[in-house]
Amino acid sequence: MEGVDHLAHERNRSQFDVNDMKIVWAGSREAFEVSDRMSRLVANDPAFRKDNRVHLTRKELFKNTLRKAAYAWKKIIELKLSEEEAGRLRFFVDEPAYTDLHWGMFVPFLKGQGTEEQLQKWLPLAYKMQIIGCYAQTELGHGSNVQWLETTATFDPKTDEFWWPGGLGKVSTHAVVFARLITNGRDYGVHGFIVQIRSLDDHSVLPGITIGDIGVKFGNGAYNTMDNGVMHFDHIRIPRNQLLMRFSQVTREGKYVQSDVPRQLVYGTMVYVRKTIVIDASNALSRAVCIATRYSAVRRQFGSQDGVETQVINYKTQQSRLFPLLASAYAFRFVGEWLQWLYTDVTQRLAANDFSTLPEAHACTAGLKSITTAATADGIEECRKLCGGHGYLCSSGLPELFAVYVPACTYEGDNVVLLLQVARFLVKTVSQLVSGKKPVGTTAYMGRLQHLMESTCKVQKAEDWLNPSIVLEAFEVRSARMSVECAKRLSQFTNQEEGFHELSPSLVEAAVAHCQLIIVAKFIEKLQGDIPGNGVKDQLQKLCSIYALFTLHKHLGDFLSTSTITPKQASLADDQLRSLYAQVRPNAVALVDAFNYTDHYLGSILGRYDGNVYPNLYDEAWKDPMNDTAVPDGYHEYIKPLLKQQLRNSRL
Ligand SMILES: CCCCCCCC/C=C\C/C=C/C(=O)SCCNC(=O)CCNC(=O)[C@H](O)C(C)(C)COP(=O)(O)OP(=O)(O)OC[C@H]1O[C@@H](n2cnc3c(N)ncnc32)[C@H](O)[C@@H]1OP(=O)(O)O
Ligand SMILES: Cc1cc2nc3c(=O)[nH]c(=O)nc-3n(C[C@H](O)[C@H](O)[C@H](O)COP(=O)(O)OP(=O)(O)OC[C@H]3O[C@@H](n4cnc5c(N)ncnc54)[C@H](O)[C@@H]3O)c2cc1C
Repeated sequence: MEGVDHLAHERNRSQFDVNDMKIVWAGSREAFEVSDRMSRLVANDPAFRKDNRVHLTRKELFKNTLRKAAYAWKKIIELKLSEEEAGRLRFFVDEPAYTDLHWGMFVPFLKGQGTEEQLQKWLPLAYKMQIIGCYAQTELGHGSNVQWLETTATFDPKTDEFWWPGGLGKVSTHAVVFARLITNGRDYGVHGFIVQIRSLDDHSVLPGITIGDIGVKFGNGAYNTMDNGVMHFDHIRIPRNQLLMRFSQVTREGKYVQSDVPRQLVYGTMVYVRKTIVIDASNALSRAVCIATRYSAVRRQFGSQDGVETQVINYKTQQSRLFPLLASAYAFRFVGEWLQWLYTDVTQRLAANDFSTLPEAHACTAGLKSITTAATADGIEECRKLCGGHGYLCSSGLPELFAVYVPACTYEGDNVVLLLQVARFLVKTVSQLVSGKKPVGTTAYMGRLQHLMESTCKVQKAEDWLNPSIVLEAFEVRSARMSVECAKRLSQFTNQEEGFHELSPSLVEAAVAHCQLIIVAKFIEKLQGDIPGNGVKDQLQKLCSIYALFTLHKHLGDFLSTSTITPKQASLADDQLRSLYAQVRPNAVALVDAFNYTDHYLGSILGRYDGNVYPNLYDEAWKDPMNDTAVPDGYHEYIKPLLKQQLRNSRL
């Protein structure tokens, strides 16, 4: 029945104030207010409808995305929205589009790499969208290995194929292009250039440049709203001052001048985007978990008591699959908040030419991007499975969410390649201990190596696993021992690079252990701070324990093989986990209500706020164009002749 809250009984059971949790999830009351207002603005405007996307052809889909993006831009101007409001509005429009790259990469790259003079020229054009930019770094032959990009930019004192860049295929007028800078016959490696690629008069592609869309990508609708492109340069010429020269310059005479800064600063935008991708992981996972939790509370199957079947959310197997994902969504939210702080801090230090925390920032953004996107992609798929057959319908919102999200494991750095960067950082940290260098930041625990190598876990009963200090030490011991073991085996190789490649699978596992420790540590730190709201902190403590103990259970091999814990302690952890599931159970629906997602944004019949699933699932089916006629297209051509032939055969 419309208007009835079929989940009221679930909401009445919660043991905390969901409105207080909404503020904690949003980060602040102000952030909540902006998000709430923008989500409702989008949900209430039919121009932003998205339930028809799966029925559109690729070209219709793309044109529809251009319409929405233009409409959104008009709204932003008309309502004089702030940068924060505009960003949230585009987020709730929920459609990958060229604007993601314009605002998410092109503008940040200009801001990070341009000189004051270059910013004064290009930023006003970009802010007013008088130019539309993309980020052209990946080539057909190279994406991960940036240092081996082949496009060249040769300085001519007298007067190159990109693949994948989002927005490039049909929309962008300009591109940030990565190319090897060659001047006076010497190759100075990869640098960033701003290149106009289309006419601002008629959008025609400029001479010497070939541009196209790279074709249909994974999934219906999904990321096909984005014109990922291919571009080929054939000896085009750009002015010298379109080399972005904040960190390195080429003089009028062609002389290369490198400021005294790490060359990796040219990678700054990737670090920035990896940081935002961690926050976005919590957005995507929380969306899938919201759908699966609400539906698990609605769905009943088997186990009838008094003639009423059991809610599937009451099955321990459903809880053991769903609640760790709920806990992960909150865990990624809080580690994302911390990563935002780390990024801001590094940026401020860079402004003062302090590069001391640059390695930490690179390792943290790379590693956390890798493990949060992997867990989120797997988590969205698990949420689809948690919804049984209906989870496979596009009207569940889950197939498209998965298809849009899963490339996050690849873009902005392949996850394994990034974990190898973390491994390199850890091996370096361990090796520097010998020379007396004190590890700081997220590797500070390595400074207590002697203790961690000799420590024994103090757990004697299940409840001991609720002690944050015991949990934190277990994760520190596991990570330290894995890193030290790798470093020890690596030291047996005469050729370190050869050893690194040989041991890379174990090195990746050590990197994962370190990054999971960071997530656990930041969740615990969050809870040591002030957490306002009735019953909120208690719920978050439960979720923190679930994240930690589920992670421990999933990586039990690490904890046992490093003798961090005993099999008995592992069994006690499982007992505590099941008890925590029972404690979270009455709060599950309220914990996903706290994400404050509109039905429009969820785009899911299964995840409706009112839980009125079946009538709406049935009605949605009839909207499919397949049901426009009882007799399907093709009957007269292919089915009727076959039936008649069979009838004739049977009479012979
Ligand atoms: C609401 C927001 C939603 C999300 C945001 C929008 C998302 C939009 C969706 C899609 C857009 C996608 C865009 C893209 O994919 S853009 C292209 C992304 N490409 C990559 O990420 C390439 C990955 N490869 C690399 O980053 C590098 O090649 C590398 C790090 C793997 C290797 O770099 P290299 O120069 O070869 O360095 P070395 O390995 O030799 O290391 C040398 C040294 O440098 C340090 N280092 C490496 N990178 C960095 C860095 N970024 N910052 C600081 N330091 C770095 C490295 O640690 C070594 O240090 P050392 O050990 O002390 O020597
Ligand atoms: C949806 C989407 C949007 C994108 N948008 C953009 C964009 O806007 N701009 C842009 O420039 N690029 C973009 N990209 C490209 C993206 O950045 C690259 O695909 C990504 O960096 C991975 O690089 P690759 O494709 O070369 O993978 P590869 O590195 O070729 O990966 C292939 C396999 O090789 C493995 N591998 C590679 N190197 C190593 C190593 N050293 N050790 C061990 N294993 C290794 C990887 O782990 C992986 O399993 C986009 C990609 C996608 C999917």
